[in-house]
Amino acid sequence: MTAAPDARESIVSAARSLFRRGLTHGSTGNLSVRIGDDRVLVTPTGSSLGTVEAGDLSVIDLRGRHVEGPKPSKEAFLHAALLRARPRAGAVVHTHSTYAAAVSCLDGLDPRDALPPLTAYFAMRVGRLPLLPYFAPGDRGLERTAEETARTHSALLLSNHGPIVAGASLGAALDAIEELEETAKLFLLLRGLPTRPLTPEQRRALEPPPLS
Ligand SMILES: O=C(CO)COP(=O)(O)O
Ligand SMILES: [Zn+2]
Repeated sequence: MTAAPDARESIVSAARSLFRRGLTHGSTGNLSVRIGDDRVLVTPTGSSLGTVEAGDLSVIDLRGRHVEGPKPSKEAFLHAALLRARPRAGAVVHTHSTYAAAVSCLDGLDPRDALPPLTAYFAMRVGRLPLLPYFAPGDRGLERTAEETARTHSALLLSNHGPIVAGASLGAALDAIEELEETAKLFLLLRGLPTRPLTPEQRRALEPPPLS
């Protein structure tokens, strides 16, 4: 398929950037970009984001059904769920980035607010981060909860797995997932130390509107 060449190139360059900086490893992580009313370009299953090529990408519809190209990511249904829930979102990024994945394994997190607003950029780019229950990768049992939660949150943390983030553009989704990863790192660095997160007022003043 030759449609959406720019979207193909932007997925490949984002994939390379994530892989090069160690934000994805092995064949983990997947990316998608909305390319039409009911069409989404997504990375294929089992691919390394370090080597996936523009011609290797899959096309799905907004129900997560395979339309064209190689077999899509097993998380394509989740990408579609976030894009359905957030009509203004143009892209979704999922990683198993180390610090966010580590936080996703911690006991005792608040499932409605898994990371505190340690910095202004976390409040601005991520907002509130809900923790979704554990499901095996590719298990569609997560679809309904993910779609419902994504109506009011652009970033979700999957228990014992990693983050998935929707953004207005692929650049915005990357920006947010990188901010999430850095905040997870700060959170783990600061564990056990007296910490002063943003106040509720400081947080509210920075948080993005729910459907942005
Ligand atoms: O991150 C992954 C599973 O959660 C990778 O799966 P895919 O290779 O099917 O995209
Ligand atoms: Zn995954």
